[in-house]
Amino acid sequence: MNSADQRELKKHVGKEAVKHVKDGMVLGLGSGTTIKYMVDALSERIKNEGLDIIGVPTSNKTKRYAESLGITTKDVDKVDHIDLTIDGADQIDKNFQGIKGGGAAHLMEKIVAINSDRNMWIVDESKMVKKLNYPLPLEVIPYGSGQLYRRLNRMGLHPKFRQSGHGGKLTTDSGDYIIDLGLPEITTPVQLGEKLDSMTGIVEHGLFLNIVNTIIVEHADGPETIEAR
Ligand SMILES: O=C[C@H](O)[C@H](O)[C@H](O)COP(=O)(O)O
Repeated sequence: MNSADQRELKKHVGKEAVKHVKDGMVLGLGSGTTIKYMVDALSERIKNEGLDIIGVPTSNKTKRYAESLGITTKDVDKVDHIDLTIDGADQIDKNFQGIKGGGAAHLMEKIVAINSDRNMWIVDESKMVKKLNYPLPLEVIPYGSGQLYRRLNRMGLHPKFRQSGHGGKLTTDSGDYIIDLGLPEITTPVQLGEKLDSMTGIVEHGLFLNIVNTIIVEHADGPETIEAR
């Protein structure tokens, strides 16, 4: 799929997702390019229908963008519940396990996701795969990250520090680094997730396991809604 086609699918699925938004909702707002289109469509609905929506952003970028369109936002700690979170994903396998964090936002995204009553992912069809093989992001504490990198390397996990566009290591909204694991295929995501959870210095990995409830996949001929759980 070329990038112009993918952009169109992302735009369509963003519009499709906001049909599920109801007046009065506290809505988790994911991060990434697909979510930017969703936020555009959401602001249109808010303006046209006068909906009362509070957005809980999962990155500084999403917060700035949503507010620039007049959407009210609140920090995750300032709401007592989140009805629904709509987010993108980098890949989803046949068991609806996902990888997120291609945009370095997976730590905040996971915090918002686990505090949400329901989670919806919106993706173009290229992201649905049999087995996960997208570089797996780890958000890591800068202190000791060189040692952690060497440990991951010795474990054969093909680590690579993510670089920023301006040279040097990329830092997340929380001031951490990202190490991507270039695994050829993730055959046992649950076991890998548990292993990574147990390693000191890793704040959060990008495996989102048993989290999503609904997936909207955009195909060239229209959207497909899958109830995952
Ligand atoms: O860190 C970024 C997020 O997990 C995104 O939701 C994910 O990378 C998908 O992004 P996009 O919609 O830009 O492909």
